[in-house]
Amino acid sequence: MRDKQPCWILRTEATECCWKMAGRKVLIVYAHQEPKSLNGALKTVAVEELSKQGCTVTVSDLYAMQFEPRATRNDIVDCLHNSDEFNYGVETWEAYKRGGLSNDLIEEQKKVQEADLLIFQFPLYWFSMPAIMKGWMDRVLVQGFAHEFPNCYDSGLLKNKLALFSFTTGGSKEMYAKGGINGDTRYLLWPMQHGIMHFCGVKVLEPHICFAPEYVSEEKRKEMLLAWAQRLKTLWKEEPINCSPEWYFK
Ligand SMILES: Cc1cc2nc3c(=O)[nH]c(=O)nc-3n(C[C@H](O)[C@H](O)[C@H](O)COP(=O)(O)OP(=O)(O)OC[C@H]3O[C@@H](n4cnc5c(N)ncnc54)[C@H](O)[C@@H]3O)c2cc1C
Ligand SMILES: [Zn+2]
Repeated sequence: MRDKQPCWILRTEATECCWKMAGRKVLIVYAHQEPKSLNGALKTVAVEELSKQGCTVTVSDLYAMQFEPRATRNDIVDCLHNSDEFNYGVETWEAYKRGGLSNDLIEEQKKVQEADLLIFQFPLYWFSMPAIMKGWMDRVLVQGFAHEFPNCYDSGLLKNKLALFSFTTGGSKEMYAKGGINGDTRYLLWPMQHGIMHFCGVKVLEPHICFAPEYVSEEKRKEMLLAWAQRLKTLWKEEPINCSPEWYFK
């Protein structure tokens, strides 16, 4: 009789898990100038591991694309709503509704719209993301597309998507401990995870941080890459964090 059972009953837990992952779409927004960097290696590991699972992976390689980080009136390709007094938020909102945004923004918005998971891969710059990635946030997450009051936070327009911030630091883990000189990494995640992603309705997975890759051995760096690949294997089973002020500041 056992032979007659549908094949899915015979799946091992591992294959069943892969099966659930297959078909998921992932957008990696990646900001590093050098493909040979550790960030470059972390990005490649993610592309390889997620593709192996059957996910469709798209990478926005911001420096390679020469992505424009500045929020200017060039982002509106047709007539302005109010040309007497330029208001970037209002103009991009209006342009989004009538299809008047510049092509690079429309392309990125399409990638976001299709993705189940957004991974942001970058080196920490001044307790934040590099300017080119901040520019991506400023320009792509337009009102009307990503949020539209009162549709923000849990009812943000990008709900049902996940985000994960994966970054490297110059400072050590000890420096980023709660009592350490840099303070807890959760303090610097507040604007990125809560102020941007959660505001747009996106649920946030635990961040992935590689501390001080420049100051550790080659072997330790290999372990960092392996740990990232390992985490990605079971990523779809993870629960989002409770992205509230308490998570960051308690
Ligand atoms: C403007 C600016 C602001 C900054 N602000 C901060 C800040 O606020 N806080 C902070 O903590 N840091 C800060 N930094 C430091 C920065 O975060 C680190 O320099 C960066 O995170 C290191 O990551 P990377 O990918 O650039 O490292 P890399 O230097 O590229 O990588 C480290 C080493 O890994 C090697 N490597 C690459 N691939 C592999 C592989 N497959 N296997 C093994 N080894 C490999 C590389 O060859 C390299 O030797 C700042 C830096 C800048 C430029
Ligand atoms: Zn939040």
